Amino acid sequence: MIQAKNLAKRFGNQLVFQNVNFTINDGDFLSLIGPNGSGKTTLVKIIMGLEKKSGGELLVDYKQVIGYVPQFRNIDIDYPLNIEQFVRLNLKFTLSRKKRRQDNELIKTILEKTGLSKLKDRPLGLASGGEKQKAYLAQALLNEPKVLILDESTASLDVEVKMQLMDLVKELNEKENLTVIFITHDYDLTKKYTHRALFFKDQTLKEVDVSDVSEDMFDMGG
Ligand SMILES: Nc1ncnc2c1ncn2[C@@H]1O[C@H](COP(=O)(O)OP(=O)(O)OP(=O)(O)O)[C@@H](O)[C@H]1O
Repeated sequence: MIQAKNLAKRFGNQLVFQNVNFTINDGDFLSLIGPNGSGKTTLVKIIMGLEKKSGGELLVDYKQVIGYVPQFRNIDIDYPLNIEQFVRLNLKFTLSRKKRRQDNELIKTILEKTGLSKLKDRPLGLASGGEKQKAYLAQALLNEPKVLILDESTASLDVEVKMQLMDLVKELNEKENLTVIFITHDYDLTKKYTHRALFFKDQTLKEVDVSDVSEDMFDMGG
């Protein structure tokens, strides 16, 4: 569970948000929406402990692992790692044989879960946009998170590929009770996949019923 009470954030004199109150329960599939610059990334950074709050309270069990899938960035064609090596980057280096065997099993399971088993030897730089995004997801799943934050991870991918990725996340949400926080500017994906929506407006955050989410909430400038 993640709970905010009167949470506020300022950068110097700039107020980003205030009076933010919410409870995110285990297994929620939640969208975080609002115009550019309204504070979505800042809020998740606070949740991940990467940014300080300016006021209020945030209750997060930091023992629960949070996985983060960043905004999609293309990777250079001569990036030196293949898909499996890239996913492995999140593992702690160990000399213990037992731990290495366990790690290999874990990698295998995660590559299977994300549909990357057959592609594991493909250089990441040559993978398609969707495959790269799956590799980011696989890397985030490596530490067996209880909460997964997708930061507009599906932007700049085509519709079919976006849906594939979201279907995968939905499966993890349903089967493993993974909590999902999806930062998005995508109306259709919000409607199709998320069960709750938190909307940034007028420097605060409000819960809206997903059935009441409208396209104008995604106007980039607000
Ligand atoms: N480290 C920082 N120092 C100063 N201002 C910052 C910093 N990080 C973010 N901001 C400002 O805080 C506001 C919120 O930014 P944030 O990135 O959280 O918005 P967002 O809702 O994620 O936007 P977008 O939809 O464009 O990704 C913006 O005005 C941004 O310029």
